[in-house]
Amino acid sequence: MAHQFPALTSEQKKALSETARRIVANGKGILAADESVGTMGNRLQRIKVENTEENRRQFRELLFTVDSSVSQTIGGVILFHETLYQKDGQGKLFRDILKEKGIVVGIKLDQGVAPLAGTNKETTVQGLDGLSERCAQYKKDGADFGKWRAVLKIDNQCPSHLAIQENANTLARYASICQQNGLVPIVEPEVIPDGSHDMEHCQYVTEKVLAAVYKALNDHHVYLEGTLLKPNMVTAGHACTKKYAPEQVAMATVTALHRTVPAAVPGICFLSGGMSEEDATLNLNAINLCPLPKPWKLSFSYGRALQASALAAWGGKAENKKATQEAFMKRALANSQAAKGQYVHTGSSGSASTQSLFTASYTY
Ligand SMILES: O=P(O)(O)OC[C@@]1(O)O[C@H](CO)[C@@H](O)[C@@H]1O
Repeated sequence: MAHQFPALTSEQKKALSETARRIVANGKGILAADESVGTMGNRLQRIKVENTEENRRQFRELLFTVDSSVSQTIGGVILFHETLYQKDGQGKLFRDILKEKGIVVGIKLDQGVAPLAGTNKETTVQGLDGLSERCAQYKKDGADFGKWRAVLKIDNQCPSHLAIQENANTLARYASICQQNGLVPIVEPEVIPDGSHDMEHCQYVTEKVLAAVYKALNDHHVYLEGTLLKPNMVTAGHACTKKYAPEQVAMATVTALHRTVPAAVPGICFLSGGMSEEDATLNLNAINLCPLPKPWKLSFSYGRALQASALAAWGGKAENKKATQEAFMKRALANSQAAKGQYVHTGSSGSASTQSLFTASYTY
């Protein structure tokens, strides 16, 4: 069956696949600094800093103005709408600061979740209305990739067939709209770690979810070479009493990906999902050392696991600039090494890096 109505020109495909590859080249990953105002409020509350636009701007200025050597470890930064238009203390747009470092600018495109009636509190994602116009504007304003996070949970009757299908289809529709507007879509179907299920159950569910996502992406004629996947690692639920070593997490995760994600996808950038900074790095390292075929780059798109020690070091005080930036650079370098399977745990991690960053029902 020939494809009579091509979705993208060869020039559009080339640009999308080059951007996707650039983001994950040579052990680079993504800094997910796209927390919505509410989510950022939770982060700031932990360090007793008020959730004002200026405080959010100040913290992000510290992350984006680190030494330009950061571009050897970070290939892309995801921004929230507000941040795309914010400037540093000298009046320079954050997005220009990032681009000058050779970092690709991304934008959060989903608008949070809404309930799926008749399910056990499952959700779909909002934001498709007007998405094409928003993508076109963001592209003009310097963004080259987008992010859309769907949330699936493991619980009694969950994830339901409806939640899996609805979220897969919505992710595919978003991905198609992104590509039509020249943005590489990051496809994020997160199976959240709430619950007491074991790792094997998480693997079963993750495989079902990813299989549905790739069927939907194919149905929507999404060009896989111009996409990135942002999945959860396969782990036990947060309340599971059985503990698993990074090598076990790695084997379960790569097995699930190997069974469901086409080799055409250039990169898989994991979310950190409430793991401590150190666990997120150790697991990523083990994933890259896993002795199974790995046709994609396996890297990171961490929010909490790249920012927790930096936030703790900052504490809302300008005089902590150096410590904040050092803490961030340390995690960026560790994760970049892990993305190449070269991270060596020295045992000298600060206390913030080993603390669990789990938040119950982390839906938005
Ligand atoms: O799980 P993490 O690594 O902290 O964050 C993953 C993430 O998708 O979830 C957050 C909430 O939408 C985003 O800020 C971030 O991009």
